[in-house]
Amino acid sequence: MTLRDPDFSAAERGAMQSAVSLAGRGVRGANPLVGAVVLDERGTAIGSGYHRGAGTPHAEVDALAKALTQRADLTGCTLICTLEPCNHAGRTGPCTEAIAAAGITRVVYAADDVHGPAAGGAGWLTAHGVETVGGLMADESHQLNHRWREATSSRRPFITLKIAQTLDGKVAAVDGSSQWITGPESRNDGHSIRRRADAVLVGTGTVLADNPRLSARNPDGTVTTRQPLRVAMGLRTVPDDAAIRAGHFVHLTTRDPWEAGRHLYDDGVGHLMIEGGPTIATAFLAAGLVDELFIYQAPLLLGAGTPAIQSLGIDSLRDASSWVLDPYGGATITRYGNDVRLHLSPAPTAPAATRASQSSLRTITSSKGSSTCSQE
Ligand SMILES: Nc1nc(O)c(N)c(N[C@@H]2O[C@H](COP(=O)(O)O)[C@@H](O)[C@H]2O)n1
Repeated sequence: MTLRDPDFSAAERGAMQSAVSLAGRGVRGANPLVGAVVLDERGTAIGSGYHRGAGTPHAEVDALAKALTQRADLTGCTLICTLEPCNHAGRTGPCTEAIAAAGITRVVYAADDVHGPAAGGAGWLTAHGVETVGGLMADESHQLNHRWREATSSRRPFITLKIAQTLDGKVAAVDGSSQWITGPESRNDGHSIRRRADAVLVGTGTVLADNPRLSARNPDGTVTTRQPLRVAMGLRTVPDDAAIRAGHFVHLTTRDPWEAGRHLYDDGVGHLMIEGGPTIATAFLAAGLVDELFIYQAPLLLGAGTPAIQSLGIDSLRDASSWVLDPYGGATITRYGNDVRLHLSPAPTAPAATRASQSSLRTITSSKGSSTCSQE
């Protein structure tokens, strides 16, 4: 649908402000942050909601459910939402059909959806008699989801990097010991990210050094029902008895983060969590592919040891990789036991990621056999 610049009522503008701040209460990942508010004929909010992460109800459906507890028929009501209502059955059903079924008369949304399969909701609603206009606070909605939009437009997963380090930025001591730098509270929180990710990735060096399981576990140590795909990336062989093979596992025999991201996205991975080590973390950072960064800072000093990040090819402070504390999609600064977690996003002014080099054709192998990943 072509966006126009219609007049919006004061109630609609106020409700969109609320929807934007509600959106920030969600979590970042495969899906964008989205908020929604239902207004009645007088412009009074009778229901509001937000999206709580992939697989949970979309913001519009959450807000409709609340409004439908107030009255059975929403004819005459307006739905305000920060993203164009989705028009597809993904992990949940189409918002468009839920909106029409509830009787909503008018929809005001902020930004178009850039995810092809889900887009087109505005056109569908208009064709089904629901007055639908977009563009109200589109900039704010874009800012909320600028990395998700970039990832989705590039057909790669939204990427979360987790680093657990000492005060002086080390992830292992000189003798290689690294378990545990952070405490159990931090590690439990790390599992909450694994639980919502579609895949968890480490380098083959980490597989050989630490033999991680990469399973998502509850605080009591039991494994959760939904498990992420476990991914080893790199050219070294993954031993037959490696713990990572215990679940749904894939070995990406490449060192190119873009190639890995594209392959995983095509296999349905919308949210990728990277757990290291330093070579992999550095490769994704250098490629500009980290959308969200969690740093767990333990109150330890090592002086010497393995740095969390290797050279990024930056020689001057003015070229430093710049990050901002993220006030949306989870707490900005949180204490976990004796540790502190920082939640960061790339500074919005950072240059867009560019593909550094074209990679050659490589073979992608998995525990279920091997397949060829063709070059773009
Ligand atoms: N309009 C809208 N509201 C939300 O609350 C959303 N989370 C989305 N997400 C869009 O739908 C896609 C995911 O759909 P499923 O959750 O898998 O059903 C996502 O890629 C966005 O395009 N949209």
